[in-house]
Amino acid sequence: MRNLYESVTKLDHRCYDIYQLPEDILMEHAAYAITDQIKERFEPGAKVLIVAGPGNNGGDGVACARQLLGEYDVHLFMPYGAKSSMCKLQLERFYACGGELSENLTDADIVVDALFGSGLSEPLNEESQHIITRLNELQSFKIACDIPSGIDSKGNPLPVAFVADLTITMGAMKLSLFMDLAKDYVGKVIVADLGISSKLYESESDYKLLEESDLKPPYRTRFNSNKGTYGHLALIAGEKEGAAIMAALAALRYGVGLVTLVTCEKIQVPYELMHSSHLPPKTTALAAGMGLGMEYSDEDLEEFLHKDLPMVIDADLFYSSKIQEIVKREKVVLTPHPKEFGALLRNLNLADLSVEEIQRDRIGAAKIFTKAYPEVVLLLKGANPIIAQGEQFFINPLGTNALAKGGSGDILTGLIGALLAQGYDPLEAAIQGSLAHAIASRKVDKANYALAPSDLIEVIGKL
Ligand SMILES: NC(=O)C1=CN([C@@H]2O[C@H](COP(=O)(O)OP(=O)(O)OC[C@H]3O[C@@H](n4cnc5c(N)ncnc54)[C@H](OP(=O)(O)O)[C@@H]3O)[C@@H](O)[C@H]2O)[C@@H](O)CC1
Ligand SMILES: [K+]
Repeated sequence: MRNLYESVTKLDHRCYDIYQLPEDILMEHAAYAITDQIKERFEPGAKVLIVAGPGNNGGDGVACARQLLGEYDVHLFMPYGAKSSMCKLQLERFYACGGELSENLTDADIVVDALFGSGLSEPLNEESQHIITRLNELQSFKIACDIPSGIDSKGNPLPVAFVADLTITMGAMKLSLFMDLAKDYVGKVIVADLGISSKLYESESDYKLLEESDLKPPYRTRFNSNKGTYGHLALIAGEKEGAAIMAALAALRYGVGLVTLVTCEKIQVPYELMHSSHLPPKTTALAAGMGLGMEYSDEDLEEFLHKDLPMVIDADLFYSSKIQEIVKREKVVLTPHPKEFGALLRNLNLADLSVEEIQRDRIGAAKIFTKAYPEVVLLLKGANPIIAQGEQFFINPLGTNALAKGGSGDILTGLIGALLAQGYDPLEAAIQGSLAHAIASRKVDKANYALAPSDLIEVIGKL
């Protein structure tokens, strides 16, 4: 797990004030992190186009150009000249080392985008949009300095942005790089240390980035155990019972001892699942909402939901008035996608946001809910799901586009339900369920368009 920051300005100031490391030293390290990647990936003589803006992001780019001079074929393009004092100083050094500015954008083996970083303050003008569009058309290896130019502090392209293969972000990971709308722009993201280890540079943060090493599958350690040791998950199956069946199969695969589908009508279920019209007395957790439809009256639901069990709630229940009671309980995980989250916020009279508004500020939208219901765990689905409780936010960047398919969400509900039933705390169940889901999608040995829910369930057994 790594810290994420909305802004690193405070961290930079700690460097100047406490560690006596001036901007110049930080910038030299920032630039060297880019130089280092170029040297690692390309032989001397390769052609490098560096597009540098007028501020300190541009300063990083100009310093990198100077570091490469003499060894690489360097082309430095500065459409707005140098404005910040550090950028001007770097340009003087570049000239002093014999560098010359390029008049035009040119094709190259490597493109470094150092046009705008954290100082992007307004939508890009036409000229900047034109430059970025032109850079995106080049068939080069593309490196973004700190943040792909055009991505704002909430992770939105304004309205276009540089599409990087690699983003080298300075000092620490930024939240904006892991928002859904930034996912198609950042490429691989690595952090550059700025002359000091991340342990000293970083301070505590409420925002965390999940990593593959955070996954802890529910491996069994007790030898003297029976199915009851591993919990009993009940899933409420509704109109579209296939959704609950997929969730149930995923839950069974992820370690829960017993799984029961609770249904109004007798339905055909796979032989490994149990089936009942009532909530089994020894249920240790509940999953409800997926495929529920209109089959149940509020009284029916009351019978299933009245017990104070740990529960994971999905899909149709976000539109039901029942949710107003559920969010007042403890040990609840909600897993809406953005459209359902909009409905949930409206249902709870918290906000009236469109899907676009939620996606443009996912953290802000999640905060509206977590401030009102700080005990409930929210998993806001998306390209990079956000898991939030109270003031803590976790982002899972590991999912792939293979998961964009009907049934994926039901499997996630099943995984979280399985962990709740096995006694995981709701926040840990949501984090671990989301990690297992995302990592499994990477391990399915199929083209990314071909993943079926059954593939995912299969791989979940091999994490
Ligand atoms: N602090 C440190 O210690 C370290 C900082 N580092 C680096 O500094 C970067 C931040 O630098 P920064 O604050 O100078 O901002 P930056 O992104 O260069 O942009 C500002 C310039 O762009 C302009 N501009 C803005 N929007 C615009 C628009 N839409 N269209 C056109 N112009 C626009 C804006 O103009 P102005 O608003 O002033 O008129 C100003 O001239 C950070 O991302 C990292 O790379 C590293 O070296 C590590 C150490
Ligand atoms: K940039």
